[in-house]
Amino acid sequence: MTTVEFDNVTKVYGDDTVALDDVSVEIPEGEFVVLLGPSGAGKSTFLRVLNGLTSPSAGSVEIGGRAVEGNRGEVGMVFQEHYLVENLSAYGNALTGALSRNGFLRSLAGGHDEEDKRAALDALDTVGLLDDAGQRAGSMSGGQKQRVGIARALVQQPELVLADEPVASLDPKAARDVMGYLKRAADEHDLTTITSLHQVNIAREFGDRFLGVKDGRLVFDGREDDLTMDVIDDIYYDGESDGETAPGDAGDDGDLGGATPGNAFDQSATAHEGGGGA
Ligand SMILES: Nc1ncnc2c1ncn2[C@@H]1O[C@H](COP(=O)(O)OP(=O)(O)OP(=O)(O)O)[C@@H](O)[C@H]1O
Repeated sequence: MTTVEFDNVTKVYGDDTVALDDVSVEIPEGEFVVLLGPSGAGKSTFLRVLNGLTSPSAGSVEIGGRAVEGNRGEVGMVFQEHYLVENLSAYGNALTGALSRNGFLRSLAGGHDEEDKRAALDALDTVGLLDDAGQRAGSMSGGQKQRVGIARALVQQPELVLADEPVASLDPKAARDVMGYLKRAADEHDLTTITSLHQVNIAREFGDRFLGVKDGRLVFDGREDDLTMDVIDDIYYDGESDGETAPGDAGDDGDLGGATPGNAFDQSATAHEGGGGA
């Protein structure tokens, strides 16, 4: 577990693309935080300054009281495109999470010790894939692959897990499953977690806290009860919803992640509407 602190963070790409605009926020240990916001709002950039993939143009970012400088081993990443080695088993992929702890060469030389192997099996157990440990990643479903991606991040023994749209390409049921496992991983391993999500209703099920980002600015910071229709409307539509389907991708099973903000929480009225999850 670790704390995260943004202190007046601004990130400008090139001459004038302001991806983060004077963002200040403190995230205590163990919190499960969901970043919400329209495409281009700055969510990925928020995560990228945390994992050292890019640096702030101004302000400071700290993890556990230390400034972020380059990629840090205690930060585990879960990607939308999971980046698994398709020809390796789920177990083999999970084991690659030890690379950042052991070093690439030792791992290439087959230098995984018992602790790594145990960690890989434990992590697969956490994501419900212990029985499928020997299955080739390439033959797994999208949801299973994403769960292997979570297991791989756990084997890294991180204190902070960052997930960038981890369920964006999954159908609503698989998306919920994967989010459930991400939450379970956070609970079992005492992890601080920050994930971006497009599906508001799935976010509401799993988040402890929600940060709304728009045009690089932090426009909302609150709990589930505070995340009202008006707030969603404001984050995604400037309070001027036109009734078109958004945000995210609505499911066809009653998932309302893609419902209009006006009906986003009225499940009975809008169940089975929407365009079918990706
Ligand atoms: N490497 C880059 N170079 C230049 N501009 C960038 C770069 N990365 C992001 N941007 C711009 O910064 C802004 C914020 O992008 P970012 O990817 O952080 O948003 P996002 O909320 O994650 O969007 P999405 O949900 O579409 O992934 C956008 O205007 C984007 O075009």
